[in-house]
Amino acid sequence: MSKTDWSLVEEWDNKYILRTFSTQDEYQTVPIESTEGDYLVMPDGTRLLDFFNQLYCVNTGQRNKKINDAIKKALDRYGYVWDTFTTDYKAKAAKLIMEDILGEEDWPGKIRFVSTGSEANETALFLARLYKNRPNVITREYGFHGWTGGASTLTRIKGVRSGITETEEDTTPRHIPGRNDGTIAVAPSPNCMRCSLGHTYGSCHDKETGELACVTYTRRMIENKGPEQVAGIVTEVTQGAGSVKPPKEYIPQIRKMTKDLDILWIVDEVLTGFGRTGNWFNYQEYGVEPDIMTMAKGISSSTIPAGAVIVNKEIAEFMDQYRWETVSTYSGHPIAMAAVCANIEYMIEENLIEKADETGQYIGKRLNELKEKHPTVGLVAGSGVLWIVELVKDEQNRPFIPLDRNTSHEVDPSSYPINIVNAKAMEKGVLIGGFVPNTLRIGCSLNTSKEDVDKMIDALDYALDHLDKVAEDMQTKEKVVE
Ligand SMILES: Cc1ncc(COP(=O)(O)O)c(/C=N/[C@H](C)c2ccccc2)c1O
Repeated sequence: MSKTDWSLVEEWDNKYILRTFSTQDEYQTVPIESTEGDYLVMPDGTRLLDFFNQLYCVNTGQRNKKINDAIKKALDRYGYVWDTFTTDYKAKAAKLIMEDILGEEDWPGKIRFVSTGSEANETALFLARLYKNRPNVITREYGFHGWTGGASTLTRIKGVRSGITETEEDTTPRHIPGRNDGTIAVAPSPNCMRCSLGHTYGSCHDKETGELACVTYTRRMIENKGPEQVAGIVTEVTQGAGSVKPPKEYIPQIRKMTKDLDILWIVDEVLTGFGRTGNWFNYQEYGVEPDIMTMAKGISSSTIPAGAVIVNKEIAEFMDQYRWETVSTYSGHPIAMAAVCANIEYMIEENLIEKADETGQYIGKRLNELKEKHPTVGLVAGSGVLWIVELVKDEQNRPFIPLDRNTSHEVDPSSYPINIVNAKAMEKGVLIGGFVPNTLRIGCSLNTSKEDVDKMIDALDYALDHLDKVAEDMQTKEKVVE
């Protein structure tokens, strides 16, 4: 094979590709020549240990042999047929999800395959509004549900709404004009450490019902709009990009609220699904069942794009009566379905869900050791191979970047603590970071080794030593100003 001319690759990349999250001038090329397990390999042979797991989506590790072999075998038989045709791969993928994974639960009715998480959430929005024949949908602060038309109206992290921001500080971001048609309402996030309602966990429960203040606020919002006007509420169980793990009673209380008000609970498991949090799906940690569930990412470990929506039995029976006039070119693509089948079979054969849970116990133990050592670690929370580390600048747990999850690049991103940590960890060949300025979002494949967890911890320890000094300097400067 001819040796790749990476200088030419870099020239073409810089000349023709529209950038994300940086201006063209800011863009720093990070060439990746190949990938393996939890590592990215650069053209010069540098191996980067990826504790983003890309976008928390390579659940069975890079270039999983079982999945790759299955794709090659499928290519001997298929190019492509569209969703109206039946293939063994699509039928088997449905069976594996509906029976082998969810067979002990009573709620699942039917499944529709799509290609991405955004498309899964677009589809869920259609189905909820069609089934309830109501226009309004509730989302939450800091939710991330995709970047396409409808899904992006559900996405409420300020800095990830596909808008554009200038490099000068304190400039106003330009969000996409005319995107919100008024049918979306935003409920509080269960972010106890930075409660938008000003409460403190432990003293925010209703004295009679025990309901959390954020759940009661959400309930009142829906009552005020009229539940008969609301199709449902879309939630991640643990907010992925928004980096919020809720208190244990939040999800069960949200589920009770949806039943009280007769609205649908649409759970977005795009990022948390397929073992990421130590269960097949994150909602299972709370002993509740959704009406609609969306998934993508880990469904194929991102080897080939795939997603899906599962509706409960009542919605499935309703939809079976009608000709549902939707079509998407790649839904149920046979090669993607072959990857989904191999991915799920590998997870079952290797007991990866249990392994992710065990790995999560170890990651949590190691991260809490760092919390004891470093004053800039204000909170560690997570399960499986999805963890958050809240970075704080003082003993009052104040954030380095005051706007926190409502930051949209108002200040130079290089001053974000996540980027300070990222730069220092990179010196040790480890990729760690996040997507909201004060919170590390740590993830890896379900079959990560203990040695690689230790390598990540060592790099994070090294980076936090530096961040501790940054915080000390900030406090010294603040004292001088006072
Ligand atoms: C809960 C959830 N739902 C839907 C989507 C949309 O899926 P897609 O991209 O259309 O396949 C995503 C995507 N995550 C993005 C890429 C992300 C993840 C971590 C940090 C920042 C961004 C998601 O996390």
